[in-house]
This record gives sequence, structure tokens and C-alpha cells, in this order.
Amino acid sequence: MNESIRHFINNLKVRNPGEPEFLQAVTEVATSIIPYIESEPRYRNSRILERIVEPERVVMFRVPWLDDKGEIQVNRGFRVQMNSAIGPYKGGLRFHPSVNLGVLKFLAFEQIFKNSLTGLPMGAGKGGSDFDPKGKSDNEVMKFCQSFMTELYRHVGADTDIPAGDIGVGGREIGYLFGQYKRITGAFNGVLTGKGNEWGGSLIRPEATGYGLVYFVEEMLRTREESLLGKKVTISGSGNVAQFAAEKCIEKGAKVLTISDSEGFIYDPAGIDKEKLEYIKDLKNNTRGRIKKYAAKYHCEYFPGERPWKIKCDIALPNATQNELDVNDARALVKGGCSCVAEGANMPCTPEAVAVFNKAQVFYAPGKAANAGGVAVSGLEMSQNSQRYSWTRTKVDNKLKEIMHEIHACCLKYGRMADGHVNYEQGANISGFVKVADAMLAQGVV
Ligand SMILES: NC(=O)C1=CN([C@@H]2O[C@H](COP(=O)(O)OP(=O)(O)OC[C@H]3O[C@@H](n4cnc5c(N)ncnc54)[C@H](O)[C@@H]3O)[C@@H](O)[C@H]2O)C=CC1
Ligand SMILES: O=C(O)CCC(=O)C(=O)O
Repeated sequence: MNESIRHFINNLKVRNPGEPEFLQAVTEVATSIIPYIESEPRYRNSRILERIVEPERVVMFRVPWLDDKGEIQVNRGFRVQMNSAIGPYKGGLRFHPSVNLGVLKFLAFEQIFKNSLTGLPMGAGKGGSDFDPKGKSDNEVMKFCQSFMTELYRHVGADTDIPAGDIGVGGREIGYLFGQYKRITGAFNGVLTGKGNEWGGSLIRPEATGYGLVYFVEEMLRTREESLLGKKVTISGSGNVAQFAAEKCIEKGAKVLTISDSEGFIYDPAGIDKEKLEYIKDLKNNTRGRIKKYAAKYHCEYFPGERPWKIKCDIALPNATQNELDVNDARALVKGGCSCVAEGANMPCTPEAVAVFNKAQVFYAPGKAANAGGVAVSGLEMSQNSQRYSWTRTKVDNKLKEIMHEIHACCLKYGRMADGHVNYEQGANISGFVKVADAMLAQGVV
């Protein structure tokens, strides 16, 4: 680490105590951006990096609600409005007990570069609550969402800040949040994305993050004249991203061996086929049960409390949560012959794990590039809402493919190393940074 990077990170630590995930995300970006900025005095002199790590605004609020027993529950709500240089704040809401300000700042920070990479006019934000939807009735989730939106509505808007889903926030929650926004404001507009198709949603938005991830993997494989056909894939998570990543892998002729939840993973050596995937979707989206039920139904192994990275594979797709793949997992993957890791989740690989992949010259795609398909189709949902029009499934899917292709090209542009290896992390960081930095320069010191 050079002296300027060390100095910058030390200042950051002092200003953001108790926020390890935020420090991790910024350190990763600063390490590739600072050497670039040193060769571009206009960015250095206008202190773009110092400004970009400060949220433009943070809103934090009380979320009281009544549970099914009539007892009062109190949660904490947040919205981090990180950067609006290239468009209105845009990014998901996470409902999970681990949510705190530092986690949301890391996610909002990543969103700056990701949204920029999509090529669409979207700034960056992220929000959520420490509310845990697990084990709650539909009525309780609705009560919580209504209370959450009763404060959030004054800070968001179709042209100012457009939230969407993330962990614990899917179609059900977006519906309750939208209903309450409409009730309070009287406005039916595109304030949220991930809406249902009947009320302003875009076709392909539910699929977009997982499909986009697989399109990105295909782009990487194509540089080695390879395809997904016959490849063994391990996947973590069993939520929105994992389900549709698995679906697209199966469609492309790959064999999906694992899927997981926060209690453990299943290993199905015969491969998860379409029918088994439908079972997983029903289990997770409707009955909201645990993944171990899959092992009982399909007579395969279940590993309680473990993550799937010890299973030999060609491609690994971490699709659950941050820091779920550590240095030992990375070593096990490399030893098992894995040659491609693409992040469906945000920051699932620790920095030490990424170092192992780089050293072994394994393809490694950071989430801000590989999972950008979700927010990209959210951007397309905003365009359709502005036009008061709905595009076909094929049109949205083709646009998603084009966007993933372009993001891959951006990574190549700034990430190609002297030995020919592509550092996708560096490529994504610099490419995402340049557009936002130029917009900030043009808009003066604000
Ligand atoms: N939904 C979207 O469009 C996008 C999501 N992402 C990221 O993808 C990841 C997954 O999000 P979704 O699939 O939307 O959420 P989800 O709520 O649908 O599913 C989350 C999955 O992760 C698992 N999980 C959660 N915490 C865990 C933990 N501590 N350990 C192990 N597993 C855990 C859950 O069991 C579940 O299978 C997150 O990192 C999210 O930020 C990134 C881009 C867009
Ligand atoms: O679709 C969106 O606006 C949010 C997606 C998201 O939260 C993410 O990219 O991590």
C-alpha cells in the first residue's frame, strides 16, 4: 500500500469508527483509484475521493409497529443518500437484523460505482432496517412496512430517491411500501422499483440480478473461448439473486450443485434441475421454509452451519451476503479447480479471498460489475414509468444483455494488466469512478 493510500485510509478510520464493512469497501476502491487519481490532477485537486466517501445525507428514524399479539415493537430505519452527481439516489432497502449505518454506507458506496457502470442516469443510495421478516406473519410485515414508509415517504420521490428491494425486501414488501406511499401522498408514480407487473413494474426485474450475473460470467468465459455448457457451478443463497442465477445457469446447460441459506447448504451431485428449482422457489418465496427440506425431499446431503465453497466446481457464485467467502474458502475453491468467481451478492468475498483469486489468475468479478443487472433493469423500469409504457420481456432482456456486455467492456478497458490478465475489480472501480467524478467536477463544489 503506498503512502497516499495509507494516509487516506487512516483518516477514513478516524472519521468512521465502528463501521468495518464501510472501511472495507472504501479501502478496496481507494486502493485501485488513488494510483489513477495521482495521474489525473483534476480529480486530486478537487478532492473528489474525499467528497465521494461522505454521504450527501443520512436519514435515521424510529419505526414503531404493533405485532399480532398487539404488543409494540420498535425498529430503526435508515436511508443513506450517498451521491446524486449522475442522477437521483437509487438503490435497495435491506430488512435484516444485521443492518446498521456502517452496513448501509458500504452498500450505498458500492452503489455509486455500480450504478455508474450501468450507463444509466442513476445516483446512489441504500436504506433499510434491522427488522427481521423471518418468522413474521404477512400482517406483521405489512404493519412494519406501513410504519417504515410513514417516515420514509418525505425523503424519497420518483425524481429524487427511488428505493427497491435487497435482502428481506421482495415483491411482497415493495407492494406494502408502495401502497402506503400512495395512500399518504395520493401519487401513483415510479417512487419504487421492483413493483408488480400490474402496477408499474418491469418484466424481467425479478430475474435481472441473477440473469445479469450469468450474462457477465458468459462474457468472461468468452474471452477464453469457453461457455457455460457442462460447467459445474456452486451457488450460495436461495433468495432472489440465487434463484434466478441458478435458473439461467440451468438454461445454459451448466450443472448447479449447491444452494444455501443462513442455516446451511445442500449438495446435489445430480444437479438442481428446473423442477427442483421450482420446488426451491416455492419453499423460499411462498412457504418460507429452510433449505434443509430440499435434502430430505431429493435425498441429497445437507451441511448444517456450513458454506458451499468446499465443493469442487468450475464456477462459484456467492449470492447470499457480505464476507461469506473467506481466504480458506478461496484456497479450497482454487485447489478444487474453480476458474471463475462472480459476485451476485455485494462484497461476499473478503479482501484476502480476492487476493488468492488474483494470485491464481482465477477470473474474479466484483459485485459492482457482476450484479449490476438488477439496478440496471430498475433503471429501465424508471424509463418505462416515465413513458407510461411497458416494454416486452424480450426487449428488457436484450437491453440487460447489452448493458452487461458494456460493463464487461468497461472492465477490460481499465482492468487489463501488463501480463494480459484482467483485473475486473480495478476495471470496474476506475470506470465507475470516472463518470461520477467528471459529473462532480462539472457541478462545482457541492
Ligand atoms: N435483489 C437484488 O436485485 C440485488 C441483490 N444484491 C445482493 O445479493 C445478495 C442477496 O440478495 P437477495 O437475493 O435480493 O436477498 P434475499 O433476501 O432474496 O435472499 C438472501 C439470501 O441470502 C441468505 N442469507 C442472508 N443472510 C445470510 C447470512 N448471514 N449467511 C448466509 N446466508 C445468508 C438468505 O438465507 C437468502 O437465501 C445481497 O448481498 C444483496 O445485496 C445485489 C444486487 C441486486
Ligand atoms: O434495483 C435497485 O434499485 C437496487 C438494487 C440493489 O440494491 C443493488 O444493486 O445492490
